[in-house]
Amino acid sequence: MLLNIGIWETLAIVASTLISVAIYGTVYNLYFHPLAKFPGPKLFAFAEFPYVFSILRGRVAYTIKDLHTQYGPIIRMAPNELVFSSAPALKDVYTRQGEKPSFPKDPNAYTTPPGGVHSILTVRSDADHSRYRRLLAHSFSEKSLQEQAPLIKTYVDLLIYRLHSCAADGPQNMLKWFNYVSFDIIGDLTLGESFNSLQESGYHPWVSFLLVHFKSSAFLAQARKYPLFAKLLMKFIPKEVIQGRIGHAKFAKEKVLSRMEMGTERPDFMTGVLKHNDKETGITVEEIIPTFAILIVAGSETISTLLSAVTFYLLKYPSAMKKLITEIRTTFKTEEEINQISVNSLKYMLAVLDEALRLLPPTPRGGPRVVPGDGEVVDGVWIPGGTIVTVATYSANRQPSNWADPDEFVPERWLENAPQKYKNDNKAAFSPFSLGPRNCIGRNLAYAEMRTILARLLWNFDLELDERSEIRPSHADDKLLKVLGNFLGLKFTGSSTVGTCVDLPKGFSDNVTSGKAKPGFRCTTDVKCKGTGFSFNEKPGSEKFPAWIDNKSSSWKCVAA
Ligand code: HEM
Repeated sequence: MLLNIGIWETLAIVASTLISVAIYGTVYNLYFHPLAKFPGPKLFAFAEFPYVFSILRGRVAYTIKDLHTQYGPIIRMAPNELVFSSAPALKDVYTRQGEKPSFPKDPNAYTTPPGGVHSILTVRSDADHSRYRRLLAHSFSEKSLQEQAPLIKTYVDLLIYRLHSCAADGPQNMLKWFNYVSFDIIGDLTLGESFNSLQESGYHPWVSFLLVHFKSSAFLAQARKYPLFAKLLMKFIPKEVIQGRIGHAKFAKEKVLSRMEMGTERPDFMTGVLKHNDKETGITVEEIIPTFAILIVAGSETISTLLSAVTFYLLKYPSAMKKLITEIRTTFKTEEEINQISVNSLKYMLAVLDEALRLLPPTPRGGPRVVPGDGEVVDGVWIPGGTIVTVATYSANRQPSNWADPDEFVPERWLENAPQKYKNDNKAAFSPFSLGPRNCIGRNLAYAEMRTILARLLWNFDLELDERSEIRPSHADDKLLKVLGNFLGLKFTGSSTVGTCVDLPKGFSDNVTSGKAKPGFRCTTDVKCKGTGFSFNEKPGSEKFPAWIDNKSSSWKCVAA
């Protein structure tokens, strides 16, 4: 009987079945789905694509914030997805509550890395995650942080030196400079070598890959939501996005393996891992590779985004800038005094950074999790098992229910003697580094880097905002800021030489002759460079002796003329 049906009848049956399924799905999602009672725009409740579209456009943080303001602290962003903005939700979703199971990461959002082995960020089970985290914790201890300080200083010195040399060239894109320094630091800490971005004033090809890689992760996460159409959707993913993802994985593997061969002499992340790894309880080489690849992504662009944000806000709020500059320039007598430990005494600086993290958190969307088992209570409401739940960082940080003047930059709210108006701010709603066992392992390192870079920047320069500057929630480029190259004569030049004299790095002496170095630069003897190393390309024969060289970094080059 079936065999007698013609092509048109078959098509009609298929079409009417599809339409019925679509109507049924729409009606079910809107009226009978277990999440039907939660508020939000109908369009978002009936299908995934409006949320997906918003994510791919990079607008999702704004959209969620606006929807929370309109509908309240819980919104339905997709048929099976809720997004929260309250402090209790943060605790419920991200921290482990006694014997209760934790909320696992949403596998669609945390895609398996290209090599097929999980990194610390994507690994599914709590037991496996603890294995990764325990081992990696050695590289992020207070002791390791202190050991890493000279290496970090090398790059901050270089950043300042480079900014001085280009300050007279007109407006600088500060996001780029912050990317250069943060990628150079993370390259050295993770792979044992710098990306040389500061020296070359440009991105290493791999860093360009990485910037594309962020997009590829977003695309893939969304394509996975439609398993039936995944292959078709992949065709819409730009070629460079796929290539970026593959390039990232390949380069990471090569570099991580060659760093492993260097052993345990360098004060970087790998030393901690190699020293403490154990066959039974540790992690395999296959697991180290994607984890170190993630460290590069997680520990670079986050910092540069925040530094860009804080610079922008300080320039938009001159009274805050003035207070911070005064704090920095009166706490320290010389630039040499500014280091990873001494910057901890800058109370207003910490308030400024936290306020920038509130207004422009580098991971604005928050991490999606799955409600375990039959269901759990989140923010006082029963949520069925299998629902995807997220606390949106950017939105939580800007809700009037959590903060007074939520969109204003008010560092004072973080001070002990905060003005009365801000005393009721709900600081428990603030979690730019997330909470619980899967929170940011690099939090202390991030604060150390951001404090040191900002203190050194504002010690050396007065800044002015370029009229083309604009800011977007994250992963933005083109935040153009002017760096005015004021040497702050009083503190940076003068008759006394700043800093202690140390030995020249081996090899450098081949390229220098005795001469007179300018004040402000440290050296064994007075020296004059006759080489054409990076810094001297611009000013051959310059008497300036870059301060960063005395840190004995292996990453600088000084080539004979
Ligand atoms: C301002 C700077 C930073 C911010 C705002 C930030 C924020 C975050 C957030 C929100 C998470 C949780 C992600 C999730 O649940 O999906 C996270 C995780 C992580 N971050 Fe950071 N991060 C920063 C800097 C760093 C640095 C400097 C490093 C290391 C060099 C780092 C390494 C990591 C790692 C490895 C994880 C995964 C931890 C785990 O799953 O156990 N982050 N970060």
